[in-house]
Amino acid sequence: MPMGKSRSEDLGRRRSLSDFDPLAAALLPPSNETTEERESRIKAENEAKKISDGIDEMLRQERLERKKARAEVNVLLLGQSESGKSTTLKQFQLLHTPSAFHAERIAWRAVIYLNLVRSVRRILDALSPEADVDDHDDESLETASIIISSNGRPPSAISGTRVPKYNVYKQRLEPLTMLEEKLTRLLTSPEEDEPTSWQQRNDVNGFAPTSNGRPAPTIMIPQNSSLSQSQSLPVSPTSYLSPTRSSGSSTWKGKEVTVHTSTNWRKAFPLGGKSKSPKSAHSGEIEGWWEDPDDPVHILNACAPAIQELWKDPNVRQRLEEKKIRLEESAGFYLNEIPRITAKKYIPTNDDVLKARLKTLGVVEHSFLIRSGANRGVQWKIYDVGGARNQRHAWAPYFSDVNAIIFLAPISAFDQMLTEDPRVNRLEDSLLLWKGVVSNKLLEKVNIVLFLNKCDLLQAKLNAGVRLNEHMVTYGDRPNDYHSISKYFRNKFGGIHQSATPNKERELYIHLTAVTDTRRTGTIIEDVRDIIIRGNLKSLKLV
Ligand SMILES: Nc1nc2c(ncn2[C@@H]2O[C@H](COP(=O)(O)OP(=O)(O)OP(=O)(O)O)[C@@H](O)[C@H]2O)c(=O)[nH]1
Ligand SMILES: [Mg+2]
Repeated sequence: MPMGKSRSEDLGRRRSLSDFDPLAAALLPPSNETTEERESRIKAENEAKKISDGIDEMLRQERLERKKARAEVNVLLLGQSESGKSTTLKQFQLLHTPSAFHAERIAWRAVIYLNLVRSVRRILDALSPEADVDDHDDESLETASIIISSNGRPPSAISGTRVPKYNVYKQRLEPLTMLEEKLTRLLTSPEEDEPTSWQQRNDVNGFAPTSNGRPAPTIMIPQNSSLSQSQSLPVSPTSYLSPTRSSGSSTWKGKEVTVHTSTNWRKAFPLGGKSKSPKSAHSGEIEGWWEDPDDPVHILNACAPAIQELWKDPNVRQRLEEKKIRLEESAGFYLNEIPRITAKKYIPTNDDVLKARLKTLGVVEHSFLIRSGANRGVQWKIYDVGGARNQRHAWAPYFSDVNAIIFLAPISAFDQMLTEDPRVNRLEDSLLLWKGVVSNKLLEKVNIVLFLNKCDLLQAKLNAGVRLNEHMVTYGDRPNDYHSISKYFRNKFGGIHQSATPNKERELYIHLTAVTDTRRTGTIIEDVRDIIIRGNLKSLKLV
């Protein structure tokens, strides 16, 4: 630009020479415009501008809402304890962040070991001669897998098969008692007396309330999802046991298998590679947990033949049947795979992780970027809640901005009682909870998807001859087969929704599920994803 000339002068000159715009010129007011003409023109222009601004604002709002719809979908997983919420979340992870899921598998070893050791102890407890006089003890109800006889007669009233080798088993499996205590301690935060959910938490006690009354959530998807198995050889969890923890506790035994904060179990079972470098020829460092003499695998491996004998002993099976204990149907069941699970270099498979049982405490947030079709990706926040009765108070603060709920009701639980309150039937509890959720005014605009879960266990139970009408008189004398019963539950839950919902327009989506089954659940999750996205757009009036 030549010196001494202003920029606007220059621009004006250039416009007049080369940027002559015939349209702009045509729109200019006539040079001989009268005052009235000018006033009426300006009035008309102002009105046109008002209309145009209105349209702009509408478009801006729409863009904003579109962006909002694209940016975030909040999904709450609800249902009673052991209904399968955390397992559903694992399936979401497996589908959307598979490498992270794989990288985490090794960390589940401690939980799986504890699940296995607890199954063994439950067998020994059931065989114990004292158990015959002590069967009403709450400990026998520690998980939902204990079947309460419908006639109210305690199972111990049935005269029992003796297990001649009981004392031999007890002696050979004695090391597992210490191991159970050790693993429980490892997986339990010092502030808790029972281990809980494996998800990462910021707070110490599970509730660090924020301004909206919610516990501060954390995202657990590991950042180091690039860790491959070969890079991530873990070391023994026991090397990480805090030396300051007390070694004596009277509360560990019989508590449900649960893990609380990342400060304990995930550190205790590091992904390896990070905490210790792989073995080098000269350093003498260990290559993996199997070389650490303190690792739990050695005790388990040594006890494996005795566990195997115990589980295969016909007298034991007979005794368990008499006591109506069906371990196969219980959470965290690994007794049919003892050699594989107790092998020194055992690495949990996807299915093992899906079967592992850890109780969730509080509410934990997980984020996924989910793409579907041409969609650029939607940020999903999935909230996994603790379903036990003393955990449900934490749900309500999440109701205000949730877009969808996946409610899980384990329909195989019709003959079981709540662990929290052995007087309450689990299915009754699920139905009441369901009614509470679908009738909630705050949730009237929320899309609801119902998973009638544990259908595989329902099928197994019916095959074993368990009758629904012995536990649910309203079923009457309808056929006791899977098809009729699943249809009955579908109608029952659907009917409650229909009569209790404050929003009669709301469509309810019901799926019969077995969320431990990856193939079936993958398809269902994709369906649910589309339903939720569609419902979300609809509620924003964008489609
Ligand atoms: N066989 C079978 N097992 C299931 C199914 N769904 C869940 N499980 C198992 O049941 C146990 C409990 O499942 P979770 O997902 O931990 O239950 P939850 O609803 O998160 O329970 P809380 O955290 O206590 O509220 C786990 O061991 C699961 O592997 C199913 O459909 N079939
Ligand atoms: Mg859970």
